Amino acid sequence: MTDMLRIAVPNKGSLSVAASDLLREAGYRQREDSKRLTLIDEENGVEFFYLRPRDIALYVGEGTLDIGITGRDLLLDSGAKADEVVGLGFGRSRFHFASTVGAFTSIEQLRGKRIATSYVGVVTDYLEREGIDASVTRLDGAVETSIQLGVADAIADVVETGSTMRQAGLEVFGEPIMHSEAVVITRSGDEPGSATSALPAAYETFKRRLDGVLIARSYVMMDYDIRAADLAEASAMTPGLEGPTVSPLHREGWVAVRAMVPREGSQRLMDDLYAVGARAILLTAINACRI
Ligand SMILES: Nc1ncnc2c1ncn2[C@@H]1O[C@H](COP(=O)(O)OP(=O)(O)OP(=O)(O)O)[C@@H](O)[C@H]1O
Ligand SMILES: O=P(O)(O)OC[C@H]1O[C@H](OP(=O)(O)OP(=O)(O)O)[C@H](O)[C@@H]1O
Ligand SMILES: [Mg+2]
Repeated sequence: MTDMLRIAVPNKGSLSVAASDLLREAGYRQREDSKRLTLIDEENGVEFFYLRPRDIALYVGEGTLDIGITGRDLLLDSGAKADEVVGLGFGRSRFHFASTVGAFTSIEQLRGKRIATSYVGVVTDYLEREGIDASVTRLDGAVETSIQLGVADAIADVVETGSTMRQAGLEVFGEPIMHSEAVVITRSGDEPGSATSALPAAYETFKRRLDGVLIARSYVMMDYDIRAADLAEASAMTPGLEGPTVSPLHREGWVAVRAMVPREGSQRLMDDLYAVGARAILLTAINACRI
């Protein structure tokens, strides 16, 4: 039991369902009941702790838990001694200053103003870097309403589609303060896989499984037939991870090619392959992999 890998997972909020789905896809047991706070996956040597995403970096930074899934913005805001290991591609958002439509055009105008946010750490660091002196107030959520209520002149908050801001009659200004997504974190200074690492052995398997799921989600398998004379041109478009597999075809002068390609842009790639002479072009999903 002592060598169980202890993983923190968001118990609610935007990241919670997607985090559990990812873990399930990687072959781990996940809770069925959203009120459950811990779960042991004996077979895989992992214990899951369902915690507030905002608290997760603290547990990992203190070394109480081995790894965690949280938002990059929450990690930076916490100031905890934890580092991002890998981005997970969900919970994507931008973090922005905003105010009443037309009120601000640049962050320079924030000097001496009151800013409300749930991310005091991120905002204070940013203002300091930019050399802007302003007062920052912490609110727990629904910060969009604070301007209307006279508590703040501007806010800094998470924006995904932008509809919450629009509905509140606000608009963003300045460059995004940061881009966020769900990330895996470990304690700073721990070099996973090294002899000095405090992480249980199950971490290596966890990381490989996770990488497998992330690749299976972002890549597809491309197969096509092509004249040997056109192989160089086509295979340059489908280099694969370690070079494409090229097999002989029963048809004289033709070969079959197989390579993993990024899911994004794969339809366009099929058009381009067709244009250079590829035929019988097939695209199939990858369900799981170990690279
Ligand atoms: N609309 C959204 N789209 C994508 N990511 C979001 C969104 N809202 C919050 N996040 C991300 O979720 C994390 C915040 O976790 P939190 O538990 O506060 O989520 P939440 O959705 O705000 O939950 P709550 O229901 O408690 O308000 C941050 O990393 C943030 O960037
Ligand atoms: O750009 P959008 O797609 O509208 O999404 C962004 C909104 O989503 C989150 O709010 P949430 O619903 O979690 O409420 P909260 O402010 O209480 O956290 C976030 O804090 C923004 O308000
Ligand atoms: Mg929220």
